[in-house]
Formats: sequence, structure tokens, C-alpha cells
Amino acid sequence: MEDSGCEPNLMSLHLLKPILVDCRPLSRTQCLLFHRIRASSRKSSVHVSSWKPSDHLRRCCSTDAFVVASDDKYGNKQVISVNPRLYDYILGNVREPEAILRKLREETATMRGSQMQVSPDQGQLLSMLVQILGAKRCIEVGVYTGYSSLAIALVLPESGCLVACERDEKALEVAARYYEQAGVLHKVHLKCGLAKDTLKFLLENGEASSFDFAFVDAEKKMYPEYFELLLQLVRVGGIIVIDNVLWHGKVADPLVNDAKTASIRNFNKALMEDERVDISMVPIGDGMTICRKR
Ligand SMILES: C[S@@+](CC[C@H](N)C(=O)[O-])C[C@H]1O[C@@H](n2cnc3c(N)ncnc32)[C@H](O)[C@@H]1O
Repeated sequence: MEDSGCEPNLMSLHLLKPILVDCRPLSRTQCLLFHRIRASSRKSSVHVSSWKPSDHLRRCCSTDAFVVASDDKYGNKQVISVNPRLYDYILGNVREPEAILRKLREETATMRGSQMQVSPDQGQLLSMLVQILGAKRCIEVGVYTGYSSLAIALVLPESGCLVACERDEKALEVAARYYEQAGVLHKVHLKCGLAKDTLKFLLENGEASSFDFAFVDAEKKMYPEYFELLLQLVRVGGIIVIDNVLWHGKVADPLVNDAKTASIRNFNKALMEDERVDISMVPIGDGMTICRKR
């Protein structure tokens, strides 16, 4: 068997699969094994583009979907988790219609922090939401090199605008180059600086309730503040999408209590109880919650 960082984890998960599919309570030893596998799989994060399973693994994991729940508690609905092979399939079914998006994704992949950009399936969902809403005025908090903002700008009408908030000047230079190449620079209002200041400025400028759509993908501890400001900026019926709400799965792990995980967990709980919005948490990428202002 080839020595690949991810194989032992997948192999071990495969061994645990019959136990988990049955949804029988795990013994203490099985629980410990499960937590150990999860912890080590976090360390050896699997990058789909570079993931090459050996023939042995192909045979072992020939069932793509890993059923994590199918008992009464879930209405006997079979719920699956995504493994690299299935994710490959999902990506194979993503339309990334504009060659420019792929080009930006590939250039960014060579840069520091490239894991921060949204995945193509997330980009497609954002574009879809903007189109369904018929959005004309959008805000993005956390642009980086511009993948998600480009996906949004490309589907905005010619008269539409996207206020793009980012504090990293160098990353914004890359984004601006791609907006220009894609012919959407005129739609994007670049705001280099702290996002909170930009959002406050928009409110002071009388732009409350004037935006249709917002996407939040920046400093996690600031999520509650971004959300409060955006809720004032977005109109009734408008949408705010929040990224990284599953935080690599850590939010659901009682053994993880670091500050970032705790803040996202608290934010998710607050959203759950927030009657000003309808919500839908979607397990795509690192998890996105779609909020619709009531
Ligand atoms: C996860 S990345 C955004 C990825 C982007 N949505 C994409 O698809 O490529 C987060 C970005 O937020 C920026 N950021 C973090 N805190 C910020 C703040 N307080 N104000 C403005 N930008 C911030 C970081 O510089 C970083 O580029």
C-alpha cells in the first residue's frame, strides 16, 4: 500500500463504518478510536486536487457515501458525509462557467492563505442566490484575492454594485486585476480597511436597508458585530450568508473549546434564536448559514 497521509484515517473510518451505519451506541474504546481518527484527519487535511487514492484504497472505499445517520432520530433519513471521492464527483458537477474564475482559483492556489478562498461549489451557490434574489446591491466582508466576490460580480446586472471590504491591500490588488480582466471592475467598489469601519460608514451615509445581499467571510470573532451591522444594511427579504459556520467540524466536538470555535458556536446559537431572520445552515465547504431578513 502506498504511504499517503490520509489513507490510514479513511481506512480506519472504513473499519468503523459498519458500527456507525447501524447507529448502535459506541463502546468507550470505539469512541476513543473515533476521536483519535478525527483528530489525526484534521492534521492531515486532504486536498482534493492532490488526493490520489491507491488501488487498495479504491477497493476498500468503493462505497462513496459514508452514512453517518439513519435512525429514528433523523426520521430514518440516510444522511451522508462527503469523502474525497464524493467531493471529487460534486466538483465534477460544478459549472465554473467563466474561465476567469478558474484562472483566479489556480493563481490563488499558489499563494499563502489559499485555503481561505471559497470552493467552486460555494462560489456557484453564492452566484445562484444572487440571481434568485435579483440582487443589485451586494456587500462582501472578506475578499482575499476575490474568488467569491468575482463569482458574485459576474452575475450582477451592469448597473449592480458590490461593496468589497478587505484590509489586505496586496490581496485586493490580485482581486482588482481579475475584476478588470473579467470586465466587472465598474461594478465593484473596493474598500480597503477594516470591514467594521466600512459598514459603519455605509450606515452613516444613509444606506440602511439598501442592500439585497451580503456575504461574510472574515474575522470569525467579529461575526456578531458584522451581522448586526449587515442586518441594518440589508433590506427586508434580503440575504446574509455567513461562511465557516461548521469550522472544520469543531463546533460539534465537545472536546474542542478554543476561542475561535467557541465564538462560532455561540454565534450559531444566537442565530438559531434570532427571530429577525429565517435561517438555513448548509453543509457546503466549511459550512454556510443563509439568513433571510424578516
Ligand atoms: C477567508 S478570507 C476571504 C476569502 C474570500 N471570500 C474568497 O473566496 O477568496 C478572509 C479575508 O478577510 C480579511 N479580513 C480579516 N479581517 C478583516 C477585517 N477586520 N476587515 C477587513 N478584512 C478582513 C482577511 O485579510 C482575508 O483576506
